Amino acid sequence: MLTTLDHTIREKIIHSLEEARRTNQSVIVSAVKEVDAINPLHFYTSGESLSLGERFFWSTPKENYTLVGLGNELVLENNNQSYERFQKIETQWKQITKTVISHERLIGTGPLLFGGFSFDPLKEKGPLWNSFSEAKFVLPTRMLTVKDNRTFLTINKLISPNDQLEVCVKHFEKYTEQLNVIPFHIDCEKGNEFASIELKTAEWVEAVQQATEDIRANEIDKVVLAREVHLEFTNNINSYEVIGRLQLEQPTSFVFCFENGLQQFLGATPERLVKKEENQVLSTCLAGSINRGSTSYEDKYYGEQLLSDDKNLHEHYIVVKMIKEALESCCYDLNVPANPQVLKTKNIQHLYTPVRGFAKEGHSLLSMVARLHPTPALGGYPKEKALEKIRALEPMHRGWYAAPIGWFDHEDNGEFVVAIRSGLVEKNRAALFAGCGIVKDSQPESEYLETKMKLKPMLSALGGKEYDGC
Ligand SMILES: C=C(O[C@@H]1C=C(C(=O)O)C=C[C@H]1O)C(=O)O
Repeated sequence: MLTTLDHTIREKIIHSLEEARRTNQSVIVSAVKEVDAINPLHFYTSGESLSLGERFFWSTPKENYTLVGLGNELVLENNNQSYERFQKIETQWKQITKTVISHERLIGTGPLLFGGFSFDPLKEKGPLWNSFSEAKFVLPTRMLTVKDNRTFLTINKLISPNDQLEVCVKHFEKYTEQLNVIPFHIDCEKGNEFASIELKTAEWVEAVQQATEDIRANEIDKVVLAREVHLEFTNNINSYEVIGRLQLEQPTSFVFCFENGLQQFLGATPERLVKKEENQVLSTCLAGSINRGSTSYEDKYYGEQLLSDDKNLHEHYIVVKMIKEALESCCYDLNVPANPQVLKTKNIQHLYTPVRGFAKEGHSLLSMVARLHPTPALGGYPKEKALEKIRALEPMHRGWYAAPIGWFDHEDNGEFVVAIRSGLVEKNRAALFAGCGIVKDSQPESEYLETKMKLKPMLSALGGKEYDGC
């Protein structure tokens, strides 16, 4: 059962405790209130004392919408393989939010789950991703939502049949009082030099060569191959500084961070997988890349080149075709523009096609995530064959890289992005990932340069300045 803060919280807790005891099932009580503006990064950092290891950060392009979670009030996770991992999260969440007394509230406030999935549960795990489950979602104890210049605080509590009324009341009092976030200066300019770097280049180039041969032999149409770069910095990496820089430097991307104990998985991705608000659905096809120009003339020229380049258009159309097919069965009035546009991020330009539609009855956001992931922008085409190729050829474990990350609520609103332009950080170490679509005309050298370009946003955010090395 879910409640919001328009009756006194004590009354709601009494009611929820009765409900929990009657049904012998835990109940979520969620209090939402509008508060004075707070810098979301300050809120994130203020969680260091009580919620270190259990924080998340999410902001949409141009910071239109920001969510910051502190503390794990509830964790839903599983290591199921393939589709079951999506379904299981949804089933558990539905079970716990079965009885809902919901009042008018803004989407993105109140009880919601934030988390993600692994790219491929069938690939054997490496040590880097050991503590990441195949699916992990958290209900935050405290959450800040900033939307349309309004700021809301949500406090969640999972009330069990044996809980004591006064303890529950104190939970809400404590976290409301602790809202006094102390503003501080975040030095987004501060540098952090890296002391060592491991590139893993040769194996990757070989894998690309092999993949092109397989494509030319008609085994498969497209496969996306990624590589990883390992860096060791002189100082520990502060996730809030990296988030701050990503927001400054990548205003047209989604900035995300999922803290999992000592590790933070974070990045700035331009790629939305799927968004659902009530029954409106929006997905985006993003594939085909070129660099930014150094003058506006050159930049425009590159953009135009991209729009007429056969190799990139082919790569892109494979993605559009698959997303269209995947959404056709669960959406009506699907709108797929005939031609792509150019989407510019700070370092790269991409071919981009938005796909819009309306969810048919009974098709949930997570069912669409399961259906779409991985699109040929990150896997390849046909899907299963591409996954097999990636397992066989790619010299790394993707973990949560290139997989869906995002949030959803009890009314099935939410948004998932594809976790690219990302890295896994722990103390003074970072592993960064970048890949590109391989088709029959791919050249290993230019694909390698493309991955270099895709590593730039994270490298720059980690080091506070642009590196050219990787
Ligand atoms: C695989 C990545 O990016 C994907 C591949 C692209 C391409 O091959 O052109 C473009 C955007 C993304 O869909 C990455 O950034 O690591």
